Amino acid sequence: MTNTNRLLEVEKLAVEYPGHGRKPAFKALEEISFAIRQGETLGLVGESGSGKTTIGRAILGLAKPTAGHIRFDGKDITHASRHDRRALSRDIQVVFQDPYTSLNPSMTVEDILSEPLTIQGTTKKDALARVRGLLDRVHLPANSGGRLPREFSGGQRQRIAIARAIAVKPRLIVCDEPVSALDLTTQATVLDLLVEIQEATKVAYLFVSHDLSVIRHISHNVIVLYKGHIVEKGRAAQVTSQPAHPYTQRLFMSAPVPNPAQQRERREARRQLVTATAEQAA
Ligand SMILES: Nc1ncnc2c1ncn2[C@@H]1O[C@H](COP(=O)(O)OP(=O)(O)OP(=O)(O)O)[C@@H](O)[C@H]1O
Repeated sequence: MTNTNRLLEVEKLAVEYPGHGRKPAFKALEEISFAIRQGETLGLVGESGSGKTTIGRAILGLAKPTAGHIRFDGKDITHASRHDRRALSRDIQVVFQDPYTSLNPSMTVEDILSEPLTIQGTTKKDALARVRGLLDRVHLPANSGGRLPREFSGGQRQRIAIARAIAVKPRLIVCDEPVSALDLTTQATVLDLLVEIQEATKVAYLFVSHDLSVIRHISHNVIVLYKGHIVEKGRAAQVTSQPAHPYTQRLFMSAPVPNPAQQRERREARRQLVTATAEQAA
């Protein structure tokens, strides 16, 4: 049954990357189920290789599901055609990790920001007329339009990428490690911008990160992935303060914290957990 409250529903999703030559096929995701509501952020956390990016790619139609369903606004988009995908890009957008490679270096900012609009059928003139508003929305100077990406810092480039993503007023943005290439201060300002945009537009985010402090800061709900499976999910405050699964506990305890006393406490708790796990296994 479709719950209309749910903007995105993922049900028992599996993705297998095909093998080639001697390389066998690889099951990157199995039995992945979750939902995101309008205006909500779902944080996706897990160590490198756990399958976070693959979930985002499947939703964007860039990785082919081998089982399960993906529904957007009640419509099954699991195997959407290229034509349907074009229409879907009005509703689902993406912000990638690396602001140095995700923007076309030879395009001016105004061309970058007007492109998603012209793809959706807006005239170039009307699209260009929207650029100033978008720059304002992401707090970039009004005269940025004629400049090239290389003239901007990493944080500013990520603001350009965010402006490009919100140009078509999407309802969901897949944010794949959008702040991990930025320094800590810049990370905070970009996260604040994403929250501000969400409050104003009710856009939903699927927010991929390996950084727990970032996930804690931005998410309403959290999913913890381990080797292609969900090992824990729940409200962000609950999962991040009282993780139930041993993997989540280990993951959270190995995350660096700025406070040395807390770091010592974590190290001791980690040591006790490792000892307890070894005793259980013995
Ligand atoms: N095109 C591909 N072909 C084969 N295997 C792939 C492909 N893309 C990803 N994988 C494998 O699938 C698994 C999940 O990859 P994915 O990029 O989704 O993980 P991740 O959690 O996002 O990792 P990271 O945090 O390092 O980006 C990894 O073991 C990866 O090596």
